[in-house]
Amino acid sequence: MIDAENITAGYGDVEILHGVSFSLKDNENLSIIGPNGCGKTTLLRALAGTLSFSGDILLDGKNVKDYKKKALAGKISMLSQSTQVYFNYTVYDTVMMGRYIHEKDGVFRKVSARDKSMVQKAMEATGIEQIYDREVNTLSGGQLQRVLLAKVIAQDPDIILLDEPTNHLDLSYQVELIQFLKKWSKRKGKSVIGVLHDMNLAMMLTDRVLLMDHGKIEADGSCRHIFGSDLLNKVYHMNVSHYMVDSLGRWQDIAEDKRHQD
Ligand SMILES: Nc1ncnc2c1ncn2[C@@H]1O[C@H](COP(=O)(O)OP(=O)(O)OP(=O)(O)O)[C@@H](O)[C@H]1O
Repeated sequence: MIDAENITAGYGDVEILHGVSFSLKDNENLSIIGPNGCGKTTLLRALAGTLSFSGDILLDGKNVKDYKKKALAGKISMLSQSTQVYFNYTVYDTVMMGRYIHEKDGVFRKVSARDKSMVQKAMEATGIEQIYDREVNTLSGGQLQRVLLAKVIAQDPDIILLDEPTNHLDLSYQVELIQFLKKWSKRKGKSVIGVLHDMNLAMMLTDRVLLMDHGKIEADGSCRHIFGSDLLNKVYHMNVSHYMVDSLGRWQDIAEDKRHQD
């Protein structure tokens, strides 16, 4: 369970998040949407403990600032937008790195049967078992995203933070990925918080959405409520609902962008 209370964070002297608060129950998923630069990634970084902030973030009742690094990594893990890697391990070894946080006494513990099984399952789930021996810096952007996702899944955290996980992924795999994560979280009783620009994918992941704007939460509620209101138009400065696909997959009439009308 997450309880985030009055989170303020930024870079240097520039404040990006201005007092963000929200809660997430166990087994609940959350989509975060909002315009470029509104602070979605910054919020994920604060949650993951990689960016300092003021305010409180409680994970299962304990402040993230009081977790040891490894213990926090067992609770929450982030799959970032970046598909750059600064090392050249094989796919298998990269996914295995997700298991290192479960070591007790240091880096060179023997790999257990459970580690191997978790890595194998994560590679199968993400469809990368055929390329297990490839070096990661020879992979395409989409393949690399799958490998990094497999690493996070092998890590088996309680909460996965996905920062636009669909970058570099083709359409069928985007849908497959979100459906996989939804099943994964339900089956394992875990949570996924996904920053998703595509509102259809946001709806596919969960019914609850956090709409951010200018470092604040503009709305926190059901997709039906938020997508059916004028809030999106206000935040994105355009007639968003006219660009959305309806439940039968038909495109709505495309209306003039309000910015061009003005
Ligand atoms: N490392 C950094 N140093 C300085 N400023 C940063 C840094 N990372 C992000 N910012 C700035 O913080 C603001 C919020 O960025 P953030 O990445 O959180 O937005 P976002 O909502 O995730 O955007 P996007 O949808 O484009 O990914 C932006 O103005 C960005 O330029």
